[in-house]
Amino acid sequence: MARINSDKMKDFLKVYFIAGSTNVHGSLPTVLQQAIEGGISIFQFREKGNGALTGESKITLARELQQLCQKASIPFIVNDDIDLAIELDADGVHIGQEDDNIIEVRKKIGDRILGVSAHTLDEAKAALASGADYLGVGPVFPTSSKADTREVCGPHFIEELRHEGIDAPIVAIGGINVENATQVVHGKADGLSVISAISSANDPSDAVKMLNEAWK
Ligand SMILES: Nc1nc(C(F)(F)F)ncc1COP(=O)(O)OP(=O)(O)O
Ligand SMILES: [Mg+2]
Repeated sequence: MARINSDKMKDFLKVYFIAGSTNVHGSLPTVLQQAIEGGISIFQFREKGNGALTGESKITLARELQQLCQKASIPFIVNDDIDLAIELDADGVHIGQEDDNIIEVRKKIGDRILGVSAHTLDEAKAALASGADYLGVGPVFPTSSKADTREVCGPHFIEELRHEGIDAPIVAIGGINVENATQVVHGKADGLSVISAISSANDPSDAVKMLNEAWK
């Protein structure tokens, strides 16, 4: 298997759902299936925070979510937990600046998809030079889904990265919802990622359809 090409990665980033069991009131597999029916293009399993599952229950849930993604032919990405990603043969992983070393992770995962969080031009350049297939850039708006975020950079920051010659796949993250999604699209991101805009929606499928409208 070779590394994913940039255009295919950009297509996969369009509407990127990120969630773990603590982000939903009911069943995450049910919410994920609804999000898939609404048209998400990629999913990240991010099991973190108070009450997050561990051990066998985390693995069992991850397998169930991975199967839903496989049936829908969308990438299943694991956040932070490289060993879990390899155990499941996930499609890829996402790591941040405070997580494992990018070069070490690239060695461990082979040609699987590697996403890296970047908050500055230097972090973006270093991540790409170390083997990242896409960048998660943000938070573009204030967010309540992650307590320890860096300062809000605004949707224009991605455009600044483009002006600096970063044409690699970039997905915006942080406080994105159906109301502000078009700002992200106009800000030259290749995709938008959300947690609560889908996980807390009354109708997750409908929420995804509205997020997809931003790309029309
Ligand atoms: N999980 C993420 N996914 C993305 C993605 F690009 F996929 F949208 N971008 C950024 C993050 C944040 O990653 P990180 O900085 O390690 O924090 P945490 O591990 O708490 O999520
Ligand atoms: Mg992380």
